[in-house]
Amino acid sequence: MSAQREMKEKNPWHTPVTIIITVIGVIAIVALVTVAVLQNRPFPQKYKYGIVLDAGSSHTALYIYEWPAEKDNNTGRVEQTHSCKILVENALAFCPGISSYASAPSKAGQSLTECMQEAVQRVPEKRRGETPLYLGATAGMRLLNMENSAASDSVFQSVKKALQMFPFSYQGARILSGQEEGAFGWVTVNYLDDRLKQGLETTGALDLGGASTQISFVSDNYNGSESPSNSVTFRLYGNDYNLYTHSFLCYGKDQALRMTLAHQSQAGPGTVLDPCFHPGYAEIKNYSVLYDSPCVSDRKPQGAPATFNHTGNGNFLECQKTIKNIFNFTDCKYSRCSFNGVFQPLLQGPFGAFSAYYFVMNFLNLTDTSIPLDDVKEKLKRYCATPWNQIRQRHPNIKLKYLAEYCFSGTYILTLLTEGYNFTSESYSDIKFIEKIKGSDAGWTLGYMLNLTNMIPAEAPDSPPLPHAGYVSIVTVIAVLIFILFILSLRPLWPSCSKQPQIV
Ligand SMILES: O=c1[nH]cnc2c1ncn2[C@@H]1O[C@H](COP(=O)(O)OP(=O)(O)O)[C@@H](O)[C@H]1O
Ligand SMILES: [Ca+2]
Repeated sequence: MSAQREMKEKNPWHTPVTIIITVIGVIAIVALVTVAVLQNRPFPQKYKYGIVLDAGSSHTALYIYEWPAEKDNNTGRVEQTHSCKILVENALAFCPGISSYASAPSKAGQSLTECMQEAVQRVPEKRRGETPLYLGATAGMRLLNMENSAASDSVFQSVKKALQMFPFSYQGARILSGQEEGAFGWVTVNYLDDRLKQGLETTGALDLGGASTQISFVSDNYNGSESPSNSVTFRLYGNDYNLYTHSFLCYGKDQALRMTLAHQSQAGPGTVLDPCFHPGYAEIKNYSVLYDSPCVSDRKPQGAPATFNHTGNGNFLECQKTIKNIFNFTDCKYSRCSFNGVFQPLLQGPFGAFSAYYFVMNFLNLTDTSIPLDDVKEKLKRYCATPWNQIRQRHPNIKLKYLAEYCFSGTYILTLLTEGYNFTSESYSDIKFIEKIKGSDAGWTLGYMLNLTNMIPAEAPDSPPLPHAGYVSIVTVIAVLIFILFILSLRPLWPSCSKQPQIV
């Protein structure tokens, strides 16, 4: 019995202090590991939302964006989760833009109801009140405002009244300037490509609408002084950008078609034989409709009847010649110009071309810009020369208005890019025709919302040197090591084999 007592006294493992230290050590390690596991357990993500209505000249579309609630300030995190195109009741065609409601403004607001109701369903109830809602109108409303500002005001009244009925945080409806439209399109493309936060070389933005078209890019040899009205400066994530941007009002594809047709109709009343439409195409059109736009400076030909015969003869080269008439290449008071006396610095790619650029080139199977420009022209030449009835048979499900205009639109795009903006056979391959980037539509809406919600900081956000999980793991490992060292430091007190008492 006395030997056993002696053994207990000599073996430090059996001293109460050692036992307490060991138990506390084990509890501490278990607690640390538990904290590490709990902290890093995936938890249900909470999102915030933002809604932007793009009131374009040809139609209105609604976009819903979402981002993780706790990371408002990080790039690459805002994504488009839903889009809704405003449709005409019981028709498959897209509804015209809000500017077409000039004579019945109350209907402009009503037309938004369906998409807005969809948005209510898409945004969780408890987030609705804090979800910002913006409406931005572009060139269609710019033209209406120039032509009839009272009508434009009534359309906005109607739209505002309708939007305020919904349970979102309404932030206003307004006309964007051409400069804003171009610059925000550029922000969208570069934000979605993660180029801003990383300070990478940026992508230029080419946006083709129905009533205006925008070109925006950063050029190393441009500091903004030559034509200040074309310059927009941004400081984003600690980087300075000096952006060149220009919006050509009336050079969207619908107004460009109107100008081209008006120019051709000047040749004489009656019939327009149009090289930009397929052979066999024939429609009776109204002069008053054709000339009903501030973009068309020509007047109805003297002594002409109310209507004219619009017929096609499908000739790409002739079409290109006709289109060139709507550009002025002669006057330029700057070191270099695109057209109509507008300054443009040396092109610097790459470029993303979206909206109607994409719709048209995608339909024509011409989005691959690695195909030499001459081959692209050759394909378009063949397409334009194809008889109208064959085109209709091949594409029974495409809206006839679009189908009839693809030859013109394709030719206009190539003319605008090469003659207007001075893209060459080499630099043509710097262009990418894009619809979406990582699931979000390319366009001005996302950039507009990011700007108005201050979601892109001017300075790069400070981030901790280690991510949270790494921090917890390192703390745990260090704690375990300290504990082991402590145990080892008790080693001199450990019982040695030679001193093992003999139990008799
Ligand atoms: O599927 C399509 N095929 C051809 N063109 C399209 C398609 N969807 C939209 N578009 C065209 O894209 C253009 C969009 O312009 P938008 O309405 O944004 O005008 P804006 O930007 O000048 O105000 C219009 O010319 C419209 O006809
Ligand atoms: Ca547009």
